[in-house]
Amino acid sequence: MRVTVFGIGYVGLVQGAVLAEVGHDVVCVDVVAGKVEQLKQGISPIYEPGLENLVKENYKAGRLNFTTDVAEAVRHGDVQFIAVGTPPDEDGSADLKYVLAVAESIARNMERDQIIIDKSTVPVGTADKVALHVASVLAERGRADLTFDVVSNPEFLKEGSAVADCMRPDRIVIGTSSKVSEDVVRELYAPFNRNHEKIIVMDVRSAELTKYAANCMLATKISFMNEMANMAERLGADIEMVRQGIGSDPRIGYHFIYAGAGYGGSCFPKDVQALIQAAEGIGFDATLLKAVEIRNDHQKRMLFDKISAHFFGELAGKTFALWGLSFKPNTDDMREAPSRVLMEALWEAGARVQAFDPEAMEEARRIYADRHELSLCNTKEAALEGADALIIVTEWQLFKAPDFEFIKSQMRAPVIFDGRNLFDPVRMSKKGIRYYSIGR
Ligand SMILES: NC(=O)C1=CN([C@@H]2O[C@H](COP(=O)(O)OP(=O)(O)OC[C@H]3O[C@@H](n4cnc5c(N)ncnc54)[C@H](O)[C@@H]3O)[C@@H](O)[C@H]2O)C=CC1
Ligand SMILES: O=C(O)[C@H]1O[C@H](OP(=O)(O)OP(=O)(O)OC[C@H]2O[C@@H](n3ccc(=O)[nH]c3=O)[C@H](O)[C@@H]2O)[C@H](O)[C@@H](O)[C@@H]1O
Repeated sequence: MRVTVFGIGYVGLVQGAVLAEVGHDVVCVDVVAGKVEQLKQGISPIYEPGLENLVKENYKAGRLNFTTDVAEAVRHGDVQFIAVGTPPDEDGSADLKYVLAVAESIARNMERDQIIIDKSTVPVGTADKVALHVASVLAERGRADLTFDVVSNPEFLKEGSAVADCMRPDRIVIGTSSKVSEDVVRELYAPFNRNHEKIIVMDVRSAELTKYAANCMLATKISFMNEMANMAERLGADIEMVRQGIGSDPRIGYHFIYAGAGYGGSCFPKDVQALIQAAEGIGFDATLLKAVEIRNDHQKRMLFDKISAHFFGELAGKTFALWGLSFKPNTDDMREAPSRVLMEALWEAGARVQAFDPEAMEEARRIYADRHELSLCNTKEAALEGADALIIVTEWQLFKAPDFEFIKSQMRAPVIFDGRNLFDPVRMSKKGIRYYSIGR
């Protein structure tokens, strides 16, 4: 099938590459010419395991192409994917300007009937808005004879395993009431639906809400565990034991119940906020979601509070080694990362940070180009030199079995603040390391 994807980001690029990999003929279009140029040279603008090779090979094979030429892109596709950002507006609601800009581009350039597939995370009712917009532009062009359908097809990939998630999705949600569109989208995804039935067809609004419900449920699990962690600390219990104790109940499960330094990333914070705002718009008070968000904001401050308490509030002039900048392992993404809240609080208190991350160094350099209180170190070992304490915010594999004697030899004092509960507190104490973690 001939596929056009608007938006060359985590979702658009990965989905485009994966669709090309199974044989579709894909054109990805973006407004940023630099991304298109980079991709044509075989360089991925984002870090995702397996992505660069997939892109290179499919580009070479001629199944995957990149352009900024909107007219050419629209002409190419039998289906048009919208995979652009939906960042929070000032009040936290989802800003639809990029989605509507794509709708405009499609409507201005389409010359035959089209199926528009929305993959961006959008509030309930957006497909209707897109349809209205497209219809009005077509009428203005005197092309009301062209027909189109807007299908909701939310994406559930996780950063850091985006390629694998798209190659082997656990479900494919198709929101449409048109049998014709359903059949086309089913055909598009048939290669991913061979092992067992993964396609769930529903009405558009339910599909739009399914995406928010999924992310908000996951964020709720995390905030719940972080709440338990706070209580565990004050009650003399260990959240890691509690986690295992409850995870063994199949109704609860082991996934997504790790207490930590708070959830970050481009989606949970924004989607929880957007659903709270959407609820407000219909006169409903989403009290549970508000609590989820408040818990997370507190959680992101928790490591700083522990550090501050340890040093009796005297952080000015101190140097901290920081391992992990990305919001989770296996990505270079620092959007809403707990590391940012922590570093900014440390700088505010007059401290310096020596940081290392396996993939997010360039991103940190870009975001904090003017922060002289941040040194970006080439190795995790270099970050330790002369530090008053080590802080771990992201659970990269590389950080899980360090040489503790070396750590002790490099720092002014053997203190570790661990936002991801990587080590055993008893073992740390035996090694003579003052060890702070979450909920223990
Ligand atoms: N990042 C993730 O893990 C996931 C994101 N989502 C959702 O997917 C959507 C996209 O997210 P990301 O891929 O992370 O965003 P992103 O910010 O990485 O990429 C969006 C791309 O769209 C481009 N763009 C903006 N306006 C455009 C236009 N008019 N025409 C063509 N391209 C345009 C931007 O230049 C950018 O390259 C969001 O709604 C997000 O909530 C859903 C599931 C997972
Ligand atoms: O809509 C989206 O963008 C995506 O959002 C999340 O994916 P992602 O944000 O990439 O990463 P997650 O693995 O969900 O982690 C999010 C945050 O939660 C934190 N987390 C995760 C799990 C856990 O047990 N505890 C915990 O604190 C992570 O450290 C991270 O900061 C969802 O998992 C995806 O299904 C969804 O498609």
